[in-house]
Amino acid sequence: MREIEKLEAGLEYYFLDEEVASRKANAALLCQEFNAISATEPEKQEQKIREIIGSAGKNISVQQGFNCDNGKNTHVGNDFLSNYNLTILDIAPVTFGDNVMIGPNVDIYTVNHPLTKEGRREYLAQASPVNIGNDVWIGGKVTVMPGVTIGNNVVIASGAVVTKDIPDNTLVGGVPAKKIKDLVD
Ligand SMILES: CC(=O)SCCNC(=O)CCNC(=O)[C@H](O)C(C)(C)COP(=O)(O)OP(=O)(O)OC[C@H]1O[C@@H](n2cnc3c(N)ncnc32)[C@H](O)[C@@H]1OP(=O)(O)O
Repeated sequence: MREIEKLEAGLEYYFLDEEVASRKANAALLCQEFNAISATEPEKQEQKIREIIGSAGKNISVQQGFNCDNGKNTHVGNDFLSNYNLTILDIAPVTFGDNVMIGPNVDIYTVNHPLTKEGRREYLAQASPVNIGNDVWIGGKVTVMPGVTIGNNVVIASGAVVTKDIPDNTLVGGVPAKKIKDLVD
């Protein structure tokens, strides 16, 4: 099995493998191009972000300082708005529903490294998808961990680290993120 096949199957893979690294380098290059577009050219920005990510609905706006590991693994619905400096480590798929708003400096990770020093010295990694529902507002400086599913009508308070699934109609916050209150559907 090639390393990229292991990656796609959710198995441990060697992340310095040439094929794996070149996918990341290609995404980094496209993000660099996106981030260099003049702020006076929003149409060019939208065209570029649509070229980078796997799929997008209508009415999307991504502010600059966007970075990802693949791009084609990121899927956004209709009415998607993200503020400055969104990082999506989309080694595995990251899916957003409709009506999602993201504050500045948000990180969404799909990748972990081993907890053993031997595994890290071998440059191993393993990726799990992140799923985000409809009508979700992610506050600034939130970090979402690999494998997490966020439901519909969810607000994540600024600064939270989301380590577990979040059910529908919930406001969560803190490190690790815990329920603050229920939200009205
Ligand atoms: C596209 C864009 O998003 S750009 C805008 C970026 N803006 C942001 O990121 C702001 C995000 N907003 C927040 O985090 C706000 O604090 C909100 C939305 C969570 C506040 O929601 P409210 O329902 O008004 O919460 P309220 O202020 O009444 O606080 C409720 C409880 O949550 C706590 N809380 C509020 N914010 C946070 C937070 N960021 N982290 C942890 N706990 C929090 C409060 O201390 C309070 O706790 P208590 O009941 O023990 O006193």
